[in-house]
Amino acid sequence: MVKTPCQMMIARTLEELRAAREALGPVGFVPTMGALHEGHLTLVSAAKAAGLPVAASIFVNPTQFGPNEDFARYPRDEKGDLDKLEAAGCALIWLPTPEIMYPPHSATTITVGGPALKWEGASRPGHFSGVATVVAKLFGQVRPEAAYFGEKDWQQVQVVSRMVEDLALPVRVVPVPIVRETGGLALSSRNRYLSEPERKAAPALYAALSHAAQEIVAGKEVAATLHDARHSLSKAGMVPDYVALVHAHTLEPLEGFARPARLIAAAKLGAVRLLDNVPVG
Ligand SMILES: Nc1ncnc2c1ncn2[C@@H]1O[C@H](COP(=O)(O)OP(=O)(O)OP(=O)(O)O)[C@@H](O)[C@H]1O
Ligand SMILES: CC(C)(CO)[C@@H](O)C(=O)[O-]
Ligand code: BAL
Repeated sequence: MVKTPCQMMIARTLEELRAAREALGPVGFVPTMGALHEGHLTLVSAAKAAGLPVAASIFVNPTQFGPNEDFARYPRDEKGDLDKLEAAGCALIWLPTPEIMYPPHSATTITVGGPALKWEGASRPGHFSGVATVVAKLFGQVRPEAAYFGEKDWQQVQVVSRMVEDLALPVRVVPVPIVRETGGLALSSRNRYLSEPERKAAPALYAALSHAAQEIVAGKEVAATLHDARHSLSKAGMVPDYVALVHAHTLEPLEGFARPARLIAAAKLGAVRLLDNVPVG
């Protein structure tokens, strides 16, 4: 195992991880796919604020990517990521290989229903099964007290929370608010694929959702509001996938405003699939 001058431990094998975990005691955990930005670092800050040493993982999980998605070209920057995690005060970094996560004899995957079925689940078949399976394995390996997930992936937080409750996993799931650029664009590793004109257009997603949330709270009809939001995304040059008012935890669509509600959306801008959501009321 490697110890950096600030004593951040880097584990690349299960044996190294086990030794590091024994040395640390209870930890807060931040699972990531790397290419880190301030959104990820806010998860580390939230975990640190809870007073436990922070473990983070970097693993670009193949099973959550569809066959035509960007697994091969997903941004990877291990050195840059380790520097950022060390500066953020992480105690342990878990860097498993695909062979560790998915040995040839492995034969178990997690099937997810409920909040996983619609929206991202419908547009990316198999995605949430891949997420749930890798997150369950990471929880089993790292055995954290608490795990921190960004609200940017709102549906993911609900899917993981449901899994933790359904399987009685001994971990607390902590959602962390979205970090945005000044114009409102939610930070995302894939934003680096946006061209300059696309970057200028991208804040229209958050603007449309924020406007729609206000209109719904003010009593405007939901269907008309969602229609208008899709229209503004199209006008900004995006191809909307879905814009929906949903129950914040079950992700079931709501025809009228009822708490707890969330407005969620995904839209393609050039080659990039943008994801965002806002609270309603
Ligand atoms: N802007 C953000 N604010 C808060 N949390 C975030 C933000 N961006 C990512 N996260 C969270 O960081 C964790 C790791 O996400 P991931 O490594 O997939 O990064 P990402 O930026 O979401 O990348 P992608 O481009 O794949 O969506 C997830 O819990 C995710 O929700
Ligand atoms: C939770 C996660 C690290 C599982 O691969 C991933 O879905 C992500 O980065 O949001
Ligand atoms: N943060 C979400 C990971 C994914 O898009 O696969």
